[in-house]
Amino acid sequence: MNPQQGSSIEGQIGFLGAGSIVEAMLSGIIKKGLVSPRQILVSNRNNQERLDQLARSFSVQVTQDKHALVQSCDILILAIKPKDAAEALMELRGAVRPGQLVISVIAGVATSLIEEWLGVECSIIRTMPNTSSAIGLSATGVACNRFVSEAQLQIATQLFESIGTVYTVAEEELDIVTGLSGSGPAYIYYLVEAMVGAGTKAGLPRETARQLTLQTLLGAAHMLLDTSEEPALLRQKVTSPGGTTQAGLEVLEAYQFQEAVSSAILRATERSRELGAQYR
Ligand SMILES: NC(=O)C1=CN([C@@H]2O[C@H](COP(=O)(O)OP(=O)(O)OC[C@H]3O[C@@H](n4cnc5c(N)ncnc54)[C@H](O)[C@@H]3O)[C@@H](O)[C@H]2O)C=CC1
Ligand SMILES: O=C(O)[C@@H]1CCC=N1
Repeated sequence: MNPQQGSSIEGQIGFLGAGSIVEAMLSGIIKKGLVSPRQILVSNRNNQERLDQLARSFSVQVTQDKHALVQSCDILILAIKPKDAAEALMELRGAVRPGQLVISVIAGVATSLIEEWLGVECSIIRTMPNTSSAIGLSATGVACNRFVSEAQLQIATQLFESIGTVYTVAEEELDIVTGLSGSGPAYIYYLVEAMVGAGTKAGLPRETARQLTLQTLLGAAHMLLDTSEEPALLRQKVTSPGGTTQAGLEVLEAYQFQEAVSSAILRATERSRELGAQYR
C-alpha cells in the first residue's frame, strides 16, 4: 500500500456489498484513476446478476466467495446495511488479519462493534460518504479506531479525496455527519422535486422548470462557496422589501421551514444512533 499523496493506491481493495453507495464509489475512484479496476474485488449477498453488471460497467473483479475476498485484499470496505452487518461480519470471524485496513461505510455501527463481530483487533476507519461520490463531489466524514496508523488514515483520506472532500471527526460525531451530509443529497433532491413541481404547476414546461431549478441550485451553491458570504446575508440580498422573495419566504416561515429541515437532520442523526444500537 502506498500512502503518498497524489499517487495511486497499491494493493487489493475488497468491497463487501455491491449496492448504490459502492456503485457511486467505484464510479468515482475508477474515473480518477487512483485505483485500477484490476485491484478491485466486489462481493454481495448472492446476487450474481448485480455483480456481473458491476463487472461489465467498471471492469472490476467479482466473487461470491466472501472469505476469498477478505483473504485477497489489503483494504476491506464494508458496504452492507446495518441490519445485515452482524450476520455478515460474524460469518467472517477470524478471517481479517491484524495488518489489514477495514473501512466501513455502514451507517450507525461503531468501530468497537465491528471489531467485536470480526473477532480481531484490527485497524478500522468508519466513514460516511454520500452518493455524490459518483461524480467526485462527496462530502465524507472519517473516524479512526485506536489501531489505525497515520499511514492508514492517509490511504483512506486519499481514497475518499478521489471522490470528494474529507473531514476527520471524532467517532461520536459521525452520526451527525450521517444525518447532515450522508442523507443530505436526499433533502436537496426533495427540495428540487418540490421546486420543479411548483414551476410546472404554475404553467412552465416541465423541462424549463427543471433547468431553471437546477441552474438556481448550482448558482446558489457557487455563490456560497465563491463569495464565502453567510447564507443569511446572501438571502437578504435576494429579498427586496415587499417583493416576491419576501412573500415566498413568509410562506416558508409559516410552514416552519427551518424547523422542519433542522428536525429532519436531528432525526436522521438519532436514527443513525438507533441503527448502531438496534442491530448489536
Ligand atoms: N446509499 C447511500 O447514500 C449511503 C449508504 N451508506 C451506507 O452504505 C451501506 C450500503 O448502503 P446501500 O449501498 O445504499 O445499500 P444497498 O441495499 O444498495 O446495498 C447493500 C449491499 O449489501 C449486500 N449484502 C447484504 N448482506 C450481505 C452479506 N452477508 N455479505 C455480503 N454482502 C451483503 C447486498 O447484496 C447489497 O449488495 C449502508 O450501511 C448505508 O448505511 C453510506 C453512505 C451513503
Ligand atoms: O439512508 C441511509 O440509512 C443511508 C445512510 C446515509 C445515506 N443513506
